[in-house]
Amino acid sequence: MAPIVSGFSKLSKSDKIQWLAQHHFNNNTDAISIIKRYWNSDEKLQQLHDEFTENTISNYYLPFSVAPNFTINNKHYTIPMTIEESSVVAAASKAAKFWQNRGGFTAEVLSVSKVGQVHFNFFGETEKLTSFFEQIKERLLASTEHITKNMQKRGGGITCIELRDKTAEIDHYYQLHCTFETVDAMGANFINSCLEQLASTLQKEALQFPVFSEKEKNIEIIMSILSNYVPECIVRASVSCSIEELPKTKELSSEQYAHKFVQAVKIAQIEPYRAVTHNKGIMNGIDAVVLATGNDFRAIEAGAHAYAARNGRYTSLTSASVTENTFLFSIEIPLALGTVGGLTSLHPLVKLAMQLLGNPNASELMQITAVAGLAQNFAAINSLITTGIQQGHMKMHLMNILNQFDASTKEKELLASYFSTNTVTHSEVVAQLQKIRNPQT
Ligand SMILES: CC(C)(COP(=O)([O-])OP(=O)([O-])OC[C@H]1O[C@@H](n2cnc3c(N)ncnc32)[C@H](O)[C@@H]1OP(=O)([O-])[O-])[C@@H](O)C(=O)NCCC(=O)NCCSC(=O)C[C@@](C)(O)CC(=O)[O-]
Ligand SMILES: NC(=O)C1=CN([C@@H]2O[C@H](COP(=O)(O)OP(=O)(O)OC[C@H]3O[C@@H](n4cnc5c(N)ncnc54)[C@H](O)[C@@H]3O)[C@@H](O)[C@H]2O)C=CC1
Repeated sequence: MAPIVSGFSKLSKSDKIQWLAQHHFNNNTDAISIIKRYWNSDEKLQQLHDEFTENTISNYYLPFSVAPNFTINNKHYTIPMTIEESSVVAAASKAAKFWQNRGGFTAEVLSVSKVGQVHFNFFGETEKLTSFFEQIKERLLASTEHITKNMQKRGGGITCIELRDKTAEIDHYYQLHCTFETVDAMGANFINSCLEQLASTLQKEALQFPVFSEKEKNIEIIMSILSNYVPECIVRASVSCSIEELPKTKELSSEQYAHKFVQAVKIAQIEPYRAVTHNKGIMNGIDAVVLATGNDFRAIEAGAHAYAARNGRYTSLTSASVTENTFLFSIEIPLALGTVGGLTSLHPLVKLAMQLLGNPNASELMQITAVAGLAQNFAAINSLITTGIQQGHMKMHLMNILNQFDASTKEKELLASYFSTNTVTHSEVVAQLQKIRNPQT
C-alpha cells in the first residue's frame, strides 16, 4: 500500500516517477519505460502538455479522428472527433453521408445565456434584504466594470442579477442569481471572477447599510460559482426528408422504418432506462467534438443530462415525428462551448481542429457539435431498429479484439475477410484465430 506523502507536487517529474516506481511498481523498470514511451520527443511540446495540469508524468493518447461529409446549413464540414470507443466515428460518418444526400443538417442557436450564483446567508428580515438589494444593484454592477468592460465591448457581460430567497429550503440562505453572455468563451473564469467581485461588494455594502441591525450587516458568503446548468444556452439541430427517402431493408419498407424509428425515440422519451443509453449515444458524438476542440466535456455532460431531467423525469434529448409524408428528427441541447480560452489557444491539435472546422465562433461550434450528437443518435437508432447494434459495433471492434491477441497482419486480413460475412462475437474471433493458429486441432 502506498505511504502518505507530503510535498509530492514539489518533486521533479523524474522524482515523481521514481517515487511511483518505488512505492507502486516494485521498482519495475518496465513500468517506467511505459510511462516514458508516451513522452513526446519534442521537449518543448512535452513541457507544454506537462503544464496543462498538475503532477503530470506522461501523456494519455486518445485517437484524434475525423468524420467527413457533414453538410450543416448548406456548408460542408469534416468534423474532428476524439473518442476511445470504436464505431462512434464510423457511425457519425455514415449518418453524415446519408443526410448529405437528403439536404444535410439544419442548425441554429436559440439562446446563449449562462448562469452564475453567489450563495450567501443573511440573518434578518427578507423585506430589508430585498430593499437593500434594490438600492445597491447598480453599485454591484459598477463594481465589476474592470472585469466586464472588454466582454461588454464584444457584446457580452452580465445581463441580469436577481435576489432569490431560498429560506424555505435552508434557513437564512439566499442567492444572487446572475446571467451572463460570454460571446466566444465558455466563460467559466470570466463568470467566476464577476461572481467573486459581486460577493465582495455585497458584503461591503451591507456593512454600511444604515437600516440593517448589527446582525444583518454581516452577510456570510458561502460560495460564488458559475452553474453548468444552462437551460437558456440552447442550440437546435434537425434533419428531415420524405418517407420514401428513408432506408429500406429486407424486413422494413421506408414507411415501416419511419414508424419504428419514431417509436424508438418515443420510448426514450418515456422510459428513463432507455433514455439514459439513448442520450449516452448522443453524447458519444458530442463529447468527441468537445474533446477535440479543447472544451470541457464534464461541464457539457453535466449540463446536458440536467437539461434532460428539467421537467422532473429524465428523457430523450432528441425527438422524431412523421407528419403527412415528412420525417423530422431533431435535437435541442444546452452547449456552453468556447472557441477562445481554456485549451483552445494552447493545444496544437485543438488549434488544428478549429482550423479544420474553418475557425468557427462559439455559436457555429455549438451548431456543429449539436449536429454531431444528432448524427450519432440517428446512426445508433438506425442500427438498433434494423441489424441490431452488435453487427456494426463489433465489426468496428474487431481490430481491438485481434490486437488483444496480438494478431499478425496476415491473421487480421484473413479474419477481416471472414467476418465481412459473419457476425463478430468475441468467442467467434477467438475460435477463428485458434483455427488459423492451430489448423490441425
Ligand atoms: C458501424 C457502422 C457505421 C457500420 O455500417 P456499415 O453499413 O456496415 O458500413 P459500410 O461499410 O456500409 O460503410 C458505410 C459508411 O459508414 C461509415 N463507415 C463504415 N465503416 C467505417 C470505418 N471502418 N471507418 C470509418 N467510417 C466507416 C463510412 O461513412 C462509410 O461510407 P464510406 O466511407 O465507405 O463512403 C454502422 O453499423 C453504425 O452506424 N452502427 C452504429 C454504431 C454506433 O452507434 N456506435 C456507437 C457505440 S454503441 C453506443 O455506445 C451507443 C448506443 C448504441 O448504445 C446508443 C443507443 O443505445 O442509442
Ligand atoms: N465548472 C466549470 O465548468 C469550470 C470550468 N473551468 C474551465 O474554464 C475554462 C474556460 O474558461 P473561460 O473563462 O472560457 O476561458 P479563459 O478564461 O481561458 O478565456 C476566456 C477569456 O478570453 C478573452 N477573450 C478573448 N476574445 C474573446 C471573445 N471573442 N469572446 C469571449 N472572450 C474572449 C476574455 O478575456 C475571456 O474572459 C474551461 O477550460 C473549463 O475547463 C474553470 C472553472 C469551472
